[in-house]
Amino acid sequence: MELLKVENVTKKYITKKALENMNMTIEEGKIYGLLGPNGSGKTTLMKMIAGLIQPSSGKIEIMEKKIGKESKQMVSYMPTSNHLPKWMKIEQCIGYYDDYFEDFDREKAKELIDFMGLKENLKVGALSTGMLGRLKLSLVLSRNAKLYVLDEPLNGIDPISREKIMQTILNACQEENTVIISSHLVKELETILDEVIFLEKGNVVLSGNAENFRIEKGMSMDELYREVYKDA
Ligand SMILES: Nc1ncnc2c1ncn2[C@@H]1O[C@H](COP(=O)(O)OP(=O)(O)OP(=O)(O)O)[C@@H](O)[C@H]1O
Repeated sequence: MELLKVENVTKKYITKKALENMNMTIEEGKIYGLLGPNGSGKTTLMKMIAGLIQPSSGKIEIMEKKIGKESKQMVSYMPTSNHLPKWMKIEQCIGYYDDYFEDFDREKAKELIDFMGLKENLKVGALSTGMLGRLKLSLVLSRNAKLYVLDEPLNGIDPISREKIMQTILNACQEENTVIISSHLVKELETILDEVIFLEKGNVVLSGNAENFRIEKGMSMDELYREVYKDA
């Protein structure tokens, strides 16, 4: 079933066009890789899906609803930046999310935080980049959301933690949930992606089922990425 529809979306910043007449659809129950080089428009698209910025033209719908109050309740978004106050302890971050989001599962958050090797009495300001990434992801995946939108969740994370993160993302994606992950780290993500969407200069240059690409083109997603962007 179709979950998300992007129709003729253009986003102009004052000095730059970040997306140009983009069209795409996302189906329920799959893990999507939103892939592309720096500046291809991944973050811009994700922020629009989360309802943080507006398209200059075109429309985005989630479950046939325009981006707004209802769609925001369906989307759990993890930004690349740190949105958690540095003075808070992890246990306070759990409370903060619990207060803020009706669909937040406190027990799930505690389990995930423990699984990620974090202690609840640690302060956000004392966490390394990798630890902070693991905390942000644990909180975002503890919402019972329809769509998880994760902007570069593997950035700054060591290889062992990456595996844990991918396992957690995989567990989060059940039949009724969908995950969109942006990344340059295609090799690491390869095993969990059902679908791939390649962006270039604000538009989709190639998209489809990862397994079909492997069979039809005889390439891994990492090789396909290199092929798509060889002239970029
Ligand atoms: N607030 C802004 N003001 C002006 N231009 C912007 C702004 N945000 C993004 N851009 C521009 O829009 C284009 C798309 O940026 P975006 O951050 O969406 O790309 P990205 O694919 O996420 O890149 P990266 O992989 O480096 O994070 C880039 O050319 C960028 O410079």
